[in-house]
Formats: sequence, C-alpha cells, structure tokens
Amino acid sequence: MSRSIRKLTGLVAATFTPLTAEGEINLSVIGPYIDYLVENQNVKSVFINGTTGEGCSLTVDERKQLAEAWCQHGKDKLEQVIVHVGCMSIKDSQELARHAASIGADGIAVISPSFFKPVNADALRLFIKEVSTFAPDLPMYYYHIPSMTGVAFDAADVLNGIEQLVPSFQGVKYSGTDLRDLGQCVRYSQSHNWSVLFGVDEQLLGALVLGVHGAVGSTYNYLGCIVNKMLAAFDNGNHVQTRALQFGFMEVITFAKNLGFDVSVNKQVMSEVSGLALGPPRLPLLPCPVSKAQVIAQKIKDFSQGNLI
Ligand SMILES: CC(=O)N[C@@H]([C@@H](O)[C@H](O)[C@H](O)CO)[C@@H](O)CC(=O)C(=O)O
Repeated sequence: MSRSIRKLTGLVAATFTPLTAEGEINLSVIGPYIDYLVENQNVKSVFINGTTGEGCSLTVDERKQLAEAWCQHGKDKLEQVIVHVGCMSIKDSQELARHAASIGADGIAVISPSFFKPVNADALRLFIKEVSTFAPDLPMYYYHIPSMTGVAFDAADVLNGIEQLVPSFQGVKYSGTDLRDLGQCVRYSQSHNWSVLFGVDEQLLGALVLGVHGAVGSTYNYLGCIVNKMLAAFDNGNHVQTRALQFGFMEVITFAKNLGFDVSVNKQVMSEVSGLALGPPRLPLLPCPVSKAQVIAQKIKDFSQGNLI
C-alpha cells in the first residue's frame, strides 16, 4: 500500500439502500441521507452495500452506481466511505473492488461467500487476498457476520498472518457475539495498528471494554447521536452514564425484536425517524407495515429525548 492510512474509528452507519416504490435504486435520496447523518446524528462515516444495504440482493451495476453516489455526495462531508464488495462470485467482488478504487472510496470490506463456503480460514484468507489485489491501495476489512454467512470459524484465525498475504489489510468489522474471538482480534490488531469495529449494536459496551476502535451498525443511522454520547461517557470513565445509555439502548432493541426486527422493519423505522423516503426492501424481504415501524420509531424518539434513561 502506498498511500497514508486514516484509521477507521468511531461510529460508522451501515446504510440502507433507498429504493423507489417500483423497487429501483433511488440515488436522489443519497444527498439528503448524508446530510441527515452528519447534521442530525453526528455520524460521519458510512459502510455501504452491506447487510443493512441489502448488498447481496443488488446487481453489480446497482452497487457501482450506489458507491459512486455515496462517494460523490459524501465528498467534503463524510470522513470515510467504506464499500462492501462481498459477492458469491470472486469475479464480481474483484470488479467491485477495482471500481471502488477508481471512484475514490476510502476502503473496502468483504464477507465470506456463503453458498460455496471456504473450508477453513486459509481458504478465506486467499479469497480476501485475491479480491484485494484489484484495489491494492485501498484499506481492506474482513466483515465477519457468521449469523448471515454461516461461516463461523474464528475471525482471529482469518487475521492470523493475513498481513503477509494482504498488505492493504486494515482490520475487521466484527458482527458476531463471541467476545473471546473478538478479544483475540483486538489483541492481534494492536501490533498492526488495524481497526476492529464492532457490529452488534446492542452489545457495544462489552466490545468497548475489550478495546474495539469503533462500531459499524444499522442503528447508528437514527441513534448515532445517543451512541456518540455513550462513547464520550465511556472515554471519560463515566461508567454509570455509559451503562445507563447502553441499558436504554438495549431496551429499545429488545422492544423492536419482540415485534420482529429485521432489515425490512429497520428500513421502515429509519424512514419514519428520519423522514427520508427509503422505500421498500427488495424481495425476498417483505415490506414492513408502517404502523409497526411507527411504534418502534416512537420508542426510539422517547429514548433520544432521554425518557428511557
Ligand atoms: C445482522 C445485522 O443486520 N446486524 C447489523 C446490526 O447493526 C444490527 O442491525 C443491530 O445490532 C440490531 O440488532 C450490522 O451488524 C450489519 C451491518 O453492519 C451491515 O449492514 O453491514
């Protein structure tokens, strides 16, 4: 890697993909979306085309158009645009990596392919290497999300020695719940100055204690402001306030989960809270009834106004 690295830290919004009522990508929402994140949530980095963004349900061409729109509108407003390039076909991932480099993205990330799965960490490391060579100057992150990919071997095993294969490797987005493995990732990353970003929003405090450098998640789209307060309280050593904020956050997510909380519901909730017209999800996800999203959005607003703390 030749260019200087800006370490990825703090809150990163895993963005939703705006669609029209007809199910086409709606690029006109990206500009206002960025303004909302920066001005209302104080969230200045984004992770696009990931799980929340239904990346695996989009075509390669749609993913390119979205990446271009985020980079273009985010210029001078966002700190980092990380483009998720994971696909079932390595050729598609390579093409998306090459494209991300050509449009000035700040980094790329890959999940493991999940139809034909890598048999072990060595195979996954090779996959990551072969993608990274199409964007050798872009920071590369491994996106560990075993609940979605079914690829559950330790992320720490994937990291072990990867610096020799992937010079552009910069860290891991850890969307698993195994704190032992997460801790091993943080420990290994220390000597390489890599970033470990946590992706289970309702469990962030546990990950902060282990030393993660930031967090990537869907809820930072509409609760970024509150979680930024939690990060500040943690940095100031105010354990009582940090816990109160995490408990309030857990109460919101528990409430949402009890009503059925998936990407589809989450997307409609974001539309209700932000006023952005994000549209429906793409099949096989089914649209969420507006009334359900409104109940969750109200809970989020109560929390944001300090009513659950
Ligand atoms: C399975 C899932 O969607 N996990 C979310 C979380 O942010 C999740 O929505 C949150 O913790 C609420 O459970 C993120 O890890 C996903 C993510 O970062 C992404 O969209 O790439």
